[in-house]
Amino acid sequence: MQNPKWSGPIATIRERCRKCYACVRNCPTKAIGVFQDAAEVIHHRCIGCGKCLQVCSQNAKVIADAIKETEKILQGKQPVVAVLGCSFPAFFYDVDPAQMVTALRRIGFDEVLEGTAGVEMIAPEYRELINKKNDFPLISSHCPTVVDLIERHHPSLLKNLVPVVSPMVAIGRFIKAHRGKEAKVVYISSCIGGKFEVTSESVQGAIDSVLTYSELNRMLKERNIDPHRLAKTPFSGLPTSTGRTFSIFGGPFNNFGIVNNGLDPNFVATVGEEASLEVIHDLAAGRISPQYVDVRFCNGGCIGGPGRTNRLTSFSKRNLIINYRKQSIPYKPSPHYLKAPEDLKLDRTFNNRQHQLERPSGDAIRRILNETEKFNEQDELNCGSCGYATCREHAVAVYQGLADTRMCLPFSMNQLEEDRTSLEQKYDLAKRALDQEYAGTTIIGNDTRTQGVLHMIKQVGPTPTSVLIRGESGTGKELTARAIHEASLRAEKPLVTVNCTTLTDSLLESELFGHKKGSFTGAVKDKKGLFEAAAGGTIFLDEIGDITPKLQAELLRVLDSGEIKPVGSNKTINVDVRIIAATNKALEEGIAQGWFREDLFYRINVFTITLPPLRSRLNSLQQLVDHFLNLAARRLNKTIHKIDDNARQALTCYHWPGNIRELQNIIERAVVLSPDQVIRLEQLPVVFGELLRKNQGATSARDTGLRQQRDLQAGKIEADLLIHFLRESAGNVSAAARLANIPRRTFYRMLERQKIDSKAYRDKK
Ligand SMILES: Nc1ncnc2c1ncn2[C@@H]1O[C@H](COP(=O)(O)OP(=O)(O)OP(=O)(O)O)[C@@H](O)[C@H]1O
Repeated sequence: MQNPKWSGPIATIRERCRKCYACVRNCPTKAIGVFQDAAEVIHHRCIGCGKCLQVCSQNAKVIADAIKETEKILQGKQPVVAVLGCSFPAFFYDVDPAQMVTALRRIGFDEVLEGTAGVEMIAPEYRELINKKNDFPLISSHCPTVVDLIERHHPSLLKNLVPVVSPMVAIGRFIKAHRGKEAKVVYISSCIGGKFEVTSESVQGAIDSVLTYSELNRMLKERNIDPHRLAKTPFSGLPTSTGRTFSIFGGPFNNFGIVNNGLDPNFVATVGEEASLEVIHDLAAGRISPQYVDVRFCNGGCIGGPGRTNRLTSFSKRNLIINYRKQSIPYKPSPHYLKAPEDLKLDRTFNNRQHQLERPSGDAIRRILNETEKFNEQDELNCGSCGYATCREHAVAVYQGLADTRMCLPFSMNQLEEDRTSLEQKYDLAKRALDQEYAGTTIIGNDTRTQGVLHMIKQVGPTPTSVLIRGESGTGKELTARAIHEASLRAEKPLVTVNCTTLTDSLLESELFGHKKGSFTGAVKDKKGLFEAAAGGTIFLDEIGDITPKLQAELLRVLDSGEIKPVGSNKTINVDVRIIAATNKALEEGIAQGWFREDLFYRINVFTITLPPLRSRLNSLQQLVDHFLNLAARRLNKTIHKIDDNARQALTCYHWPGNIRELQNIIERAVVLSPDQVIRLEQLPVVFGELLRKNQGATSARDTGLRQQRDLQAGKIEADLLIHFLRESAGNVSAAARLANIPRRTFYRMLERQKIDSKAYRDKK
């Protein structure tokens, strides 16, 4: 087991906590704090109801193990007495009680008593106090969780608690009164509240260790003791009767002599968390004032304790207890229990253990709500995902150090989204920077159109004029923007690139112009915009055709005034920035259709450079191929000497629609795939091989005689068929040969003859 952190009987294994906050949500006294990302029990608020143990799917909450301490007691010289709690027949129902006695004796206990005897000891005290008719309601104190609830959270009801010990403490005191203080008592039940109870000063010393039924089972297992196979041994205490039904609903009334058909408001009995909390709240508020209230926190009474071993329903457990009542159980009381002790005291006191946490002021709550992006009532979703019923309760818990702002799911999701967007932006910038580092700003191309572009860059570069770069995707718009910046007098200052398509309208506005803290959801601090970051340099607005009319108006204002206004601020800031914009959209159509402002268009369209698509500069293809080959080799740290003639020729057979990045990517892929220092046809996508073959076929048909033409066509048909079979068998040569109905070796030979690489067809079926 990983490190449980013990501060009380329930501990947390921090490593297992997955931050679902089920324990925070379900803890009736909000005794769970989230510290450094793990939900832990705050002992001084905990009432030991065990709810957190039940709801934690990761078993991150564990009960303090009493096995070690019990083993230590058993190894000592003193006699050790085991007491089986009143609910045991509902948990060990398939074992004869007398066999359980033998099993416990095998473990090393000297005597085994029934906890029921404790009930019968306290019953007369309860009867007397209840019949006294006090002028305030009496609240039962036999459930340790209820005592803790009152001591830690409702101290105004301390005086109402019946000042009598629980059956567990009563029998502990009884045993010690008869056997001497040195005797040790181990109490076994499904109640983990008992583990808390024994540490309380006013009952200390009665019980030396509290085991749960699960722990007892583990001890039996470790010793290979199977109670079913054992002989029967009688209990050593005094025979019991009425106390046997104490653990179920109605049991205490029966024992305390209260007869109530449910209609007498003077006597109230409840079991279960919800009813217990309700009745305590009503009593604390003075809404009800019965004569006696019997409260037990667990569902169904003591048979519903969290330290249980089986999953029977409360009803079937109730039945088992009722049947046990009538069962004849063997007793052979030890002689020391037959004499009445003189000093058996069953009274106890209660203490105020409330730790008042400071309540935050309204301002402090608002501040915390703002931190989690709640600026008005609509923002307070009260979704409960943090474990608190309302956002305000969560804010109070944050103030009191019990909770963390990150527990708010909508806030955390927003933060993540913001971080993702900002990381994407950073990644984009870093990638572009990397690309620049490798690509430089060299614009390659000896064709007339590229030369024309270079000439324009040279002319406009050194001027302050705004430039609009137009062209299809991947035709070098950004490259051109960099070249203009480098040819300008601002080359030493930053060039800031903004991809207008990746950001939402409001984010783009704040990215460009910055924002003030609190100006919108997520603006947790002041932020400088990209315009300020580009001060003295150039800002490149890529895909300007994608910005909304609102931002177009803002941009126009900046271009006209040279001033920016951060979102949420009423002050303007002067910026000296040159604007270069790019688009692959027909902005004129945008003006006609109303999605692009005409005035902005004319403001940015002072000087336009239109980039030709690759198909219009095929004269520069080989030059670009060499350039990209060098870049890729450098980037991938590979030595590539050349691209062979077949591959080079195949590249010219493609129609290259427009995007230069397509060529660049194909070359980079080939460099990755190349096993040696040469790029061959096999390293190009399959289509290039086919194009080359078609092209060569056409050329051959023109240049050769009939016989050669026939051979060429036959070869082409053979190649097409081989490719067909390879495709059908996803590149698996044996399967392709089978499909073609020829031997595998022959298929291989044909592939070799046709220079076809079977690997290229893998998974391309
Ligand atoms: N003439 C050229 N010489 C060298 N490299 C070029 C040339 N044109 C484009 N490239 C390269 O092609 C790739 C795409 O260019 P760039 O990113 O500038 O195009 P773009 O038009 O801005 O693309 P998009 O429309 O997708 O934003 C880059 O790696 C760039 O270096």
